[in-house]
Amino acid sequence: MKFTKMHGLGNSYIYVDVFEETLEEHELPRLARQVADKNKGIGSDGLILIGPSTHEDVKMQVFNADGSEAKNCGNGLRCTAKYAYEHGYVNKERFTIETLGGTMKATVHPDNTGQTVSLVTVDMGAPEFDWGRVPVKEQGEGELSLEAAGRSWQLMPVSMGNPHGVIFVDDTEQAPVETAGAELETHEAFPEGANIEFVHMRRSDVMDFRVWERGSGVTQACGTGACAAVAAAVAAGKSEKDKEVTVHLPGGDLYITWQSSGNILMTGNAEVICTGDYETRRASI
Ligand SMILES: N[C@@H](CCC[C@H](N)C(=O)O)C(=O)O
Repeated sequence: MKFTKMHGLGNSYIYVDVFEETLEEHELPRLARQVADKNKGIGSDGLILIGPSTHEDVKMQVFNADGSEAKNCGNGLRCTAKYAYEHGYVNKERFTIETLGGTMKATVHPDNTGQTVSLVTVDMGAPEFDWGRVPVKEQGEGELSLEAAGRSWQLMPVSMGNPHGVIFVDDTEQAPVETAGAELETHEAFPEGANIEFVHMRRSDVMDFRVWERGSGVTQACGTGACAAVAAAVAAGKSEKDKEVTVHLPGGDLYITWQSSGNILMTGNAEVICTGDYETRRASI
């Protein structure tokens, strides 16, 4: 199986071009676990397939490191857009990407040669705060109080096509991402689990951010999580619509604006790490 390892701000996935490669659907969770394993596989936060869509320009299918399928991935969308453009699967700079969480609109910003792309903007659609849409077990909207790691946390549930719980803290460096993040991911309040973001507003346009991702644990960055965090900051009166927020993630910066028209724009990098061949007939992990 030919693959390309790419990252957006250090959130890395093994990308397989299913315009070219044929993979069995039922094998995908196991394959994701295998390639993500840093000792026995390639090492990544998961697996992403880039392929044809019946109704959009290209399709992205995302699997977390534990083999669970995800509905959306912001960093994956930027890498998918770069790949689709550079490989000629699209011949325009603005195009649509089908995900399980809905259609996203990508704009690539090619370099002077017009051949390569390292910066991509994605229209991520509108955030949803209705707990039923996240989903949260109870009905409602607004903050949710949950117990984890021996204390109580105020979370703002947000859907960006996938589920998030955003927590405002005084200092992200001190936040117990590995303990509280892991417990909250699988809290019974989230029937499908959730990505848990710990964020601190330095100013209304600058945010610090750390994440525990559903199915992958601590990662260097989460694009949908950063969008959810900016949406939560606006909803909480800590920022404003139409203001570009610089989100400092462990892997680098994202630039995010919740437009008054409703949708969130996210701009950030997309980089190739390496390409290679992977032997798929390996012992199960
Ligand atoms: N890293 C991603 C999100 C990947 C999926 C997530 N773990 C989930 O299960 O919803 C991003 O950049 O958004």
